[in-house]
Amino acid sequence: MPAVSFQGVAKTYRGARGTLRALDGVSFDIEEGEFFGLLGPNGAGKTTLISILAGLAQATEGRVTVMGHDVRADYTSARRALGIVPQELVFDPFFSVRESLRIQSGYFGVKHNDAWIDELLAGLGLADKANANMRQLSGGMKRRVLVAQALVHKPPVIVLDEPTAGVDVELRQTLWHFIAQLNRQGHAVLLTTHYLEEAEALCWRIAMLKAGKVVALDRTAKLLSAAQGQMLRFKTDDALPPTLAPLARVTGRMAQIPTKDAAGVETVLAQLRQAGVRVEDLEIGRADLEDVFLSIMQGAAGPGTAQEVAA
Ligand SMILES: Nc1ncnc2c1ncn2[C@@H]1O[C@H](COP(=O)(O)OP(=O)(O)OP(=O)(O)O)[C@@H](O)[C@H]1O
Repeated sequence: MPAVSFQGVAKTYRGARGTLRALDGVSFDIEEGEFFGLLGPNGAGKTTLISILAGLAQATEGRVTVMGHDVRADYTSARRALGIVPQELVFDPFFSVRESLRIQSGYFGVKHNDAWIDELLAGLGLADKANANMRQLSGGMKRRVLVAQALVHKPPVIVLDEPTAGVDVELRQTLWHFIAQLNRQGHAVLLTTHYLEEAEALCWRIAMLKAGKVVALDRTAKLLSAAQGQMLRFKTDDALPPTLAPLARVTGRMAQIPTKDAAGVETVLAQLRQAGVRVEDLEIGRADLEDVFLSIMQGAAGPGTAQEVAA
């Protein structure tokens, strides 16, 4: 039985200016104990899919199950199998950290779980804040409490919706260390993130959404192996020649150009030289998940096919 199953999920929003198909026939399973990444640009439909999973929104078509429980027909059992860490910082200012975790446990009908609450507090670096009032905590500490709240009932499936947006390095490390430990103990994890290096480091499999459709779904290693090329990175103040400009990813002075192999690297360098482009801090590196992601999102040939410079 998969931990989570999305079967032909579609969602249409109807508004004053017509209808928007935010999800269009999304189907995939997350296996028990799997660490799964859901990636996609802004507006791809990730939050909509997670809202449907959480029972906060209804699919227009299709079916979603959590540990075999239909999220609509069997909402309570499905919700109980999920630990959802929300994006926003929502908290009750009147309680201490420990109280808020006890109250949250009560919502799930869980009693006598103080040992687990202590484990959560220790694992998330909150042990010395157990009796602090929620409103006294910094934003990062509140976020840790939200993670703990999502896990009070030891759910088999943990959903993290952009958990590290605006979070400092220390909290990221604490969070990933703890989540990885839970994953080793058998909890499935569904992660959405815009930090592709996190997805590359943590996820076994990755689905990429674009405009409501799954455009890639594979083992992370397999997706990465599709990006066999070399990536040329350099800084320049000059405009790139028309032969290279459409292939380049430019961020300020930094340009990155994918190439197929060493001969491709030489071709690019020759074209830069010919065009009189002055290059600084040149590096040649392996293509990474970001390159795979961008080439898929730009609609390059097939999933995982990096754009190449003609040699
Ligand atoms: N309640 C709503 N009513 C109408 N349209 C909506 C609603 N919620 C989302 N949308 C639209 O559905 C599409 C998918 O949005 P969604 O928030 O799921 O994307 P996302 O992948 O989570 O994006 P982000 O990375 O920015 O969080 C977008 O075009 C969005 O504008």
